[in-house]
Amino acid sequence: MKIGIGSTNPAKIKAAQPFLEFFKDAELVSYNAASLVSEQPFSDEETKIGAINRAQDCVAQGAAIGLGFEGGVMEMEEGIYLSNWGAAADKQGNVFTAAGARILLPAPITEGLRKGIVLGKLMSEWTNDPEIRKKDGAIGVFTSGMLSRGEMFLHISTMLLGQYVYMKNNR
Ligand SMILES: O=P(O)(O)OP(=O)(O)OP(=O)(O)OC[C@H]1O[C@@H](n2cnc3c(O)ncnc32)[C@H](O)[C@@H]1O
Ligand SMILES: [Mg+2]
Repeated sequence: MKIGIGSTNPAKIKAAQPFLEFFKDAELVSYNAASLVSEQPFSDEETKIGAINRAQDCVAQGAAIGLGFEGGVMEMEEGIYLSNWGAAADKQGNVFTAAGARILLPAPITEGLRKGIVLGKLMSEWTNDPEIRKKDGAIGVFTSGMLSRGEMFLHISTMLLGQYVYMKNNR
C-alpha cells in the first residue's frame, strides 16, 4: 500500500515515520499536493483546511492513506502564535486532524507577517538560512533548537496515527 505525504519538505516527509512503522509493508510516496489555502494561512481554521486538502489530494493521486501538514499562524490577544496542523485521510473517506505545539512569535516577526510577508521568508532572513523551514523552522529557532519543526510534525503524526488505530479497533 502507498502512504502519501502531501509535501516535498523533508521536515514533513520525516514525520510520516510513525505510519511507516505501523504499516510495515507500506511505501512512502511524496506528492505535490494542493493545500488550496493562502501561502501563509492566518488562522487555525485555514491552516487545518490546508492540511486536510493536502491529505485528501494524496488519496486522490493514488495513496491508500494521505498525510497533510500545514504551517500557519493565528492571532491571539498578545500577538501572533505559530500554529501547525496535520491531517490523515483514507480511501474510505475518513479524516483525522491534530494540531501542533504553539509558541508566541517575537514582535519583529509579527510585524513582518502583518505586512504580508510569509513566515518562511521572515525566518530565512532572521537566520540567514534559506533552508530553515526544511530544518529547525521557526519553532526550532525560537526554542533554542530544543524542538525542531520535524519533531513537532512527528508529534502531530503520532496523534493522527493514534486516532486512526483507535477508529479501526473500536468501530
Ligand atoms: O513545501 P511545503 O509543504 O509547502 O512546506 P512549507 O515549508 O512551505 O510549509 P507550509 O506551506 O506548511 O507553511 C506555510 C508558510 O509558513 C511558513 N512556515 C510555517 N512554519 C514555519 C516554520 O516553522 N519555519 C519557517 N517557516 C515556516 C512556510 O515557509 C510558508 O511560508
Ligand atoms: Mg508551502
